[in-house]
Amino acid sequence: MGTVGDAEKKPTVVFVLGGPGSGKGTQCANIVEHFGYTHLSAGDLLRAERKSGSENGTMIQDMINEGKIVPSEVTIKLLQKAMQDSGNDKFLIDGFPRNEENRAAFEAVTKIEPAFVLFFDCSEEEMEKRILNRNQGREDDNIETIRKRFKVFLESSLPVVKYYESKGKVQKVDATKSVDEVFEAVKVIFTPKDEKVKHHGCAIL
Ligand SMILES: Nc1ncnc2c1ncn2[C@@H]1O[C@H](COP(=O)(O)OP(=O)(O)O)[C@@H](O)[C@H]1O
Ligand SMILES: Nc1ccn([C@@H]2O[C@H](COP(=O)(O)OP(=O)(O)O)[C@@H](O)[C@H]2O)c(=O)n1
Ligand SMILES: [Mg+2]
Repeated sequence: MGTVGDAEKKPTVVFVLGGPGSGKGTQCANIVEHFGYTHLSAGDLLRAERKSGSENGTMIQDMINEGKIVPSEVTIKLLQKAMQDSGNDKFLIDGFPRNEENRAAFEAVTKIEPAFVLFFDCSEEEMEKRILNRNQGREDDNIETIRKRFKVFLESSLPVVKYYESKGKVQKVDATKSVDEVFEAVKVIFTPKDEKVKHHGCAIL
């Protein structure tokens, strides 16, 4: 791949994190439309793998219904395949890494460091309301499983956000606002700096 002297370029990866129902999928769809990324939702890939009748199907279903995190090996394989199949080199990886094992394994296997982490900060009360109104027929969108997912988020996923915070890589957005307001904040993060200057017409020379 690539021409002589053109070291193989690693893809750009943005991890999109936030609690269940914080609006990750919704905002990723907006980002894809405006910024040319490919959206890969780890949860969607796992649900598709389960439906495909894979040998891991039952395990995946059991984990999802308990709000537990599927072993990294399975999820990373699905992500790698989706990245290869996409033909793109810019990815929003939504809902991954969800724990330290996800994070360390992805880095070890792919050697990819995220460009940054987009973190949707939302209250539990708001997330619960949104999930209960989601109506996507998801078996894990019931109050009992939602509570388990919140617990896993606090105990296992937030430490990953903290890890990236310590590396100065987290872009936090207030996700309790409306879809449009959240996207306004997201747009600022994805718009290249020189274009921001152009739009505001206030370059400091
Ligand atoms: N900012 C928002 N305000 C109100 N509802 C929202 C907002 N963002 C998303 N939703 C709705 O909340 C539910 C969960 O959003 P989703 O994007 O699936 O979140 P996640 O992928 O983080 O679980 C969906 O029904 C979605 O339409
Ligand atoms: N990295 C991941 C992402 C999701 N999952 C599983 O998939 C479920 C649903 O994830 P999701 O990202 O679609 O859920 P939301 O945050 O969108 O509500 C999680 O509760 C986990 O059981 C996982 O095991 N590992
Ligand atoms: Mg989602």
